[in-house]
Amino acid sequence: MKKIKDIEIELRNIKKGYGSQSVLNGVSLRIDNTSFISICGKSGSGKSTLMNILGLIEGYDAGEYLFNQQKIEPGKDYYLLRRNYIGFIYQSYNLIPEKTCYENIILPAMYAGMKQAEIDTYISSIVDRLEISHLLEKGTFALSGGEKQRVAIARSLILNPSLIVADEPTGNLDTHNRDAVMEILLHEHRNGRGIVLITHDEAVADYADEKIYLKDGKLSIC
Ligand SMILES: Nc1ncnc2c1ncn2[C@@H]1O[C@H](COP(=O)(O)OP(=O)(O)OP(=O)(O)O)[C@@H](O)[C@H]1O
Repeated sequence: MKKIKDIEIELRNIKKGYGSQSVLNGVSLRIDNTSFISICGKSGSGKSTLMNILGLIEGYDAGEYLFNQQKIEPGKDYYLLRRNYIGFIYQSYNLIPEKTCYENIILPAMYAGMKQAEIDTYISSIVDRLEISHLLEKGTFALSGGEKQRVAIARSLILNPSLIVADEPTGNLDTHNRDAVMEILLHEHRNGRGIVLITHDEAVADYADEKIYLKDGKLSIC
């Protein structure tokens, strides 16, 4: 396995709104690649907004974002940091149906300009771990929900992220597949990756070392 790079992310008093609506109203949080955190909160409380800020997809209006103790501003640094350190998993998998599982998994690596030989060496250890080697040449439309999510997890791992950000990763799965996905994430966590996930499911939240609740634009510990 490739070495996983250490990272530390600190949000300080982050505020974010849309138009006149305030969504995050002073969120502070520190995580690193040894963290496993779950975030819960009512629908519309701002969980995805927080994840998108944390995952360097979205900017913020006020506050500070420190990446490895360096303050970074929304904008130009985001793409490279995101690519080099963060993997994403979504409830709806976000796979491209016209492509095979293999093509979906390697997409971020292709964009990042990774050499084919390196991709092929690295992908084999990932797909073995996730038990999806037999699916590589299949189209993703033919897969079950659990298989789709394992392919999506493989895609999230292809650039060897230090942090996995997962937005309701088990939301569409039955309990058997939910538990399988959580065991995979737990395994990746034990290998040295940080995990931050949004969930409504107590059983999923229980996998985390720390449970955080978002309400009225602020975080509290559950
Ligand atoms: N791009 C956007 N433009 C305008 N409003 C937005 C945008 N993104 C989110 N919002 C609003 O911000 C609020 C928080 O949304 P967010 O998706 O972060 O909540 P959530 O807690 O993840 O909700 P859910 O559990 O339903 O997915 C909502 O009222 C939403 O309508």
